[in-house]
Amino acid sequence: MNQPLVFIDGDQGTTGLQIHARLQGRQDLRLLTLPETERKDPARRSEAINSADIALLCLPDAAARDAVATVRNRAVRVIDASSAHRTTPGWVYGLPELDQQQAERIARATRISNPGCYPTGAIALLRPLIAAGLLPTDYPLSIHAISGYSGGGRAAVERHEQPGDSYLPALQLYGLELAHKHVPEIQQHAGLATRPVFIPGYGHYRQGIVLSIPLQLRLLPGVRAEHLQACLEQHYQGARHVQVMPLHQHGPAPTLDPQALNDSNDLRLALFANPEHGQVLLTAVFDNLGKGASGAAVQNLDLLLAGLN
Ligand SMILES: NC(=O)C1=CN([C@@H]2O[C@H](COP(=O)(O)OP(=O)(O)OC[C@H]3O[C@@H](n4cnc5c(N)ncnc54)[C@H](OP(=O)(O)O)[C@@H]3O)[C@@H](O)[C@H]2O)C=CC1
Ligand SMILES: CC(=O)N[C@@H](CCC(=O)OP(=O)(O)O)C(=O)O
Repeated sequence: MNQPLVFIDGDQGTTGLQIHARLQGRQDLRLLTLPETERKDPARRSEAINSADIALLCLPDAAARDAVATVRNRAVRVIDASSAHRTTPGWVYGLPELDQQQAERIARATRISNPGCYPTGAIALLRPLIAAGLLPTDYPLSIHAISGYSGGGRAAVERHEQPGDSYLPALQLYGLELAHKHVPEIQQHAGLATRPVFIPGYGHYRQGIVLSIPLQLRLLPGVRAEHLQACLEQHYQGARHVQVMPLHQHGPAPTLDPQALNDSNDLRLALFANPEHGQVLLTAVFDNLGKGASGAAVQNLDLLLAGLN
């Protein structure tokens, strides 16, 4: 198909703007853009969605559900960046590195749910270890992550970037009800039988996530840090957007900068171990707006386009 038509619903939001920027100058597709006066008009949006080959939804969950309900044209393929469909049967989870077949499943799918930013890091670390039997599905996991404030969308960006001197903390933990909307997604796609504890936080910087998951080796009989490392290295061998750093278990460890991969579509996994104490820390660094949202959406779009041509 020559130059498929792509519509970004929500193209003035944090995720939509970044997808737009990433697609600028592409000759292999055409972008359909609604004027400012029409971008929230349900009838015009529905028309645009139904005329597109691929619709990218960069909307709040409720608006994304409404948008999907307006699809009449069965040929339209949808990539939803919201969390509305991440555990919905019939939707393909848009993490191509999930397993050997996932990129192929995405390329053939009509409904793709882009992963959440935090789940991207957690699932990338946990899924291969659980699939290999190195981590039991009922391991009592805690997942901790700090994101730049753009994770909170346009409203959070405006709050953090408003001129003046209103107080904003350098770091704030939230989701302390222990009921964050990303937990079911992490549990399902990581393959966990037991609900993990998930503690997110926002830092007073724009974008970039550092996520960490501690493990106690005494709860994993026969497993050493080297086994976990080898498993991740093998799983991500040849993956273009995932780097597995060398295992660190002796001497002073480097620090992790959540902003290290900003503006890329890359995900960096690193394991830190202390053999004396029998402890391991699984870590992931990535851009919440890159591999955590817009970069991932463009990666999935490219898989669809490759399937169309
Ligand atoms: N920010 C992040 O790090 C990530 C976000 N996501 C998900 O992507 C989705 C978009 O998030 P994000 O870009 O951060 O959010 P933003 O709030 O920055 O953007 C949402 C956009 O949708 C528009 N919008 C809201 N309601 C409607 C509607 N009824 N019809 C048409 N347009 C509408 C908004 O317009 P207006 O501002 O004028 O209301 C805005 O342009 C969310 O579901 C979020 O969970 C996923 C991964 C990471
Ligand atoms: C808006 C929102 O819920 N932001 C999430 C973080 C960003 C993100 O993970 O976005 P998704 O939820 O789409 O994955 C939060 O506040 O925890």
